[in-house]
Amino acid sequence: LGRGIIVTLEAVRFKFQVQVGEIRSLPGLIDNNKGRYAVVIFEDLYMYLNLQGQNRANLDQYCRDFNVGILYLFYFYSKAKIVIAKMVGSFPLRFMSSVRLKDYEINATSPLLRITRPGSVVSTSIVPVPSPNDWTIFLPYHHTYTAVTLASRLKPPKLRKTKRRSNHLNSACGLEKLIPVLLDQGLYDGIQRVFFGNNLKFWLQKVLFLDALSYLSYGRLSLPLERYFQIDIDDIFVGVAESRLLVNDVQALLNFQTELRKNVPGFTYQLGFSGKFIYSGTNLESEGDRMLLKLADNFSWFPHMWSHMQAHWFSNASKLCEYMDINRQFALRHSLNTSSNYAVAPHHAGVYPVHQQLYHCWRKVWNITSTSSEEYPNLRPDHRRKGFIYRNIMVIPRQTCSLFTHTMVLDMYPGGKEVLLESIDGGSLFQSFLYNQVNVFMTHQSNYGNDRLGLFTFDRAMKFLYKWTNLRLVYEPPEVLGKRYFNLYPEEVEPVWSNPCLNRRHLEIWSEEKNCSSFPKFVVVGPQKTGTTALYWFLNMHPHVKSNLPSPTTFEEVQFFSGPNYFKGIDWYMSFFPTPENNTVLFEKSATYFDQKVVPKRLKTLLPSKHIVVILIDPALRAYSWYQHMRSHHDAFALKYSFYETITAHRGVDPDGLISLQRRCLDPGFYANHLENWLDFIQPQFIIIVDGDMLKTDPAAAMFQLQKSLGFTEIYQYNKILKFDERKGFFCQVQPKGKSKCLGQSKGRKYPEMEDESWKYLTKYYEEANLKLFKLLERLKKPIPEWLKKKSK
Ligand SMILES: Nc1ncnc2c1ncn2[C@@H]1O[C@H](COP(=O)(O)OS(=O)(=O)O)[C@@H](OP(=O)(O)O)[C@H]1O
Repeated sequence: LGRGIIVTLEAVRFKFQVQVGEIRSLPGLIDNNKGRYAVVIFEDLYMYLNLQGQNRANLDQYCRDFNVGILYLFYFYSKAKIVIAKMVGSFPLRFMSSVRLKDYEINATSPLLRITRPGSVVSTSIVPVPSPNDWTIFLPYHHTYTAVTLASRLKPPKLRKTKRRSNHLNSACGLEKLIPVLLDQGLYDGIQRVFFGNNLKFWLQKVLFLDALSYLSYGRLSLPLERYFQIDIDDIFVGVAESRLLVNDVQALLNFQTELRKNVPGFTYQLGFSGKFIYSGTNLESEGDRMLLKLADNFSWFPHMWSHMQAHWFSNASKLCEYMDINRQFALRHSLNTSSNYAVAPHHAGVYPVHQQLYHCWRKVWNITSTSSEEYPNLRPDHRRKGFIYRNIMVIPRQTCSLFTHTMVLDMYPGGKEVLLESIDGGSLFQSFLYNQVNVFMTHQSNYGNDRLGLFTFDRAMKFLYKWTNLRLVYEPPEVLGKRYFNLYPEEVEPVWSNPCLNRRHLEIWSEEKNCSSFPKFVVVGPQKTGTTALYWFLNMHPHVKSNLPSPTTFEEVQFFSGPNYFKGIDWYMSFFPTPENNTVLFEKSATYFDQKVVPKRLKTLLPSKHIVVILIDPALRAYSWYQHMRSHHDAFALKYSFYETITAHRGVDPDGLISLQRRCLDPGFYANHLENWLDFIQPQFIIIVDGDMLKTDPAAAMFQLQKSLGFTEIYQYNKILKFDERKGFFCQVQPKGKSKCLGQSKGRKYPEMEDESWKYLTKYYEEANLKLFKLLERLKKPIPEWLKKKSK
């Protein structure tokens, strides 16, 4: 049951928290005097009834104080199929299990109904749920309860011969209608509740579930009733002879559009064209093509590629643009209306995983502003498809409507025509409309010839939708629809890049030029001023380890996951990594990653199961090093104010520039807090801690440990190439003739020691944070840096 609930909540994008198993303690219900939850759902009524100690009283009180309702699913499975009737705790309510139902209907007077419209009786002899015997029905004894749905019993149940139960049943049998979904309006104990006597598999339960969430949350969890949609007909001229549109089919398409506009003003089909294939069917089909061109103004047209080629086959952008332009010339010749600035890539190739050249040419040749794809972040599960914006082109998720290029004839529908009908009558197509406020449906040319399944499907789907729901279908042109989508879901504007090498479909539509082995195997994430450059340099001395190539702006750091570079995409990121030779381990280092909240999620999504390396030095010394770094970069505040003045400055009193300097000195030093953020995404075994003091004073030992932690089989001996340089005051690389090569002036700067008052202040300031770090590393069974051990004594 839990899975059904989660899938539905994910599909409608309501935020939720799940607690699994026996509930020993409740999660924190209140945050800053505000209730954290709008509705509480129990996947099993007994979980609520069996809450231990004060838990139930506390939950009930929370529900009363914050106007929060409770929703229960109740799926009482009895193997013996023997009816059990019981009281529901101390409520004036009984339930009866293992009931077989027929003639399921909505109670038209229920105050719960919002999306649900009391269509008619679901009159199949057995209500179409996977286990029709397992319905639970409710028998209320108080006016707080009203029926949301009603049904009749299919056949009398087997009775157990205990006197008490048969008494219960006798009274239940006296009822004319049974109640499988029940609303408690809160008149009994001040809490509103909805009881579902089965799971969410039956489509009507799904609609009611959304209404229950809206009702119980006092409207806080409500989807609007408008459903915006677009229907694309891909490949309008593509298709083998004998399967394409004839003149009558084109006329039928236009007629259907005209009919649809009565309910959905302005509705216009989007026709996707690859000009090369026009007139490539039979003579009669060519007449169909001519008819399409004649009626072209009635439709909106969008480009595929000229000959349906896939964008990722082109690494050369100008070739790709040239090729696109042929299709544009075709559109100009035939005066096709392409003003929607919308395009679809054949097989979604190049849209995701992003192929920069495609986006470039789309903008340049067609001025495309929106597209759609079913590949982001993955094709499955389809309810988790999302959108993103890349190079100002809106990519919005696309839904299938159970029609594909080869589904042309109803009787030959794969698995039988019932499969298609079920998807329309409450199945996946219906649920797309139900859950998604914006739908872009994909159909194909062949669905509009032959049996015209495209027309049949949407005609039936809309009738079903209008019969059972109060949803209103609305049409908007693609660009407007795209903007609406990202207004509804602004959190999706920024993409999160996943690794194409981990998804077979993505790998197939990824440019052959890219190479899965070019991703780094580990990343040094910082924090800044802990010796990250020295570590980067040392690692590059290893014969089998190679870093990213330098960046013209940020030198040895790529700074991909932490800043605006992320939006340049993974092609850009990968351009920093050469294809490695055998045995070579690639790595990246960007010291800015450690304390940026967004980085762990992004890094984990692109580089799952890769190690991250964190260097830790005393946070007071790190703060002082940063301050000195800013002085040498002529930061006006660092030059004007002493270190002590900087770290003790007060927000609201001192200048903003000083406060900002203070934050950059102090914030990264809360190591444990930042590590906790990493641990939300990266498993502890993938986090390697390097003692920054050891890296400075005994780098060969630090490098030995690091190589072990990274699982290197061949350990490189750094004592052969690193030597302490008296002049520099740090370890440097041994060069021929007794010389040594050190890091430049900006690493290992000469500056006075920290004054006592700052030292004392920071020791106190970081005392708790250091203790937290100590405990965290201990819990994670990580080596504890010597400096931290000393501090924690
Ligand atoms: N071998 C060697 N050579 C030079 N410097 C070394 C070395 N090992 C560690 N360190 C320490 O590295 C500090 C600079 O840290 P980062 O490279 O992480 O700084 S940055 O964030 O990239 O700016 C730098 O900080 P400052 O001493 O404040 O300059 C050094 O203390």
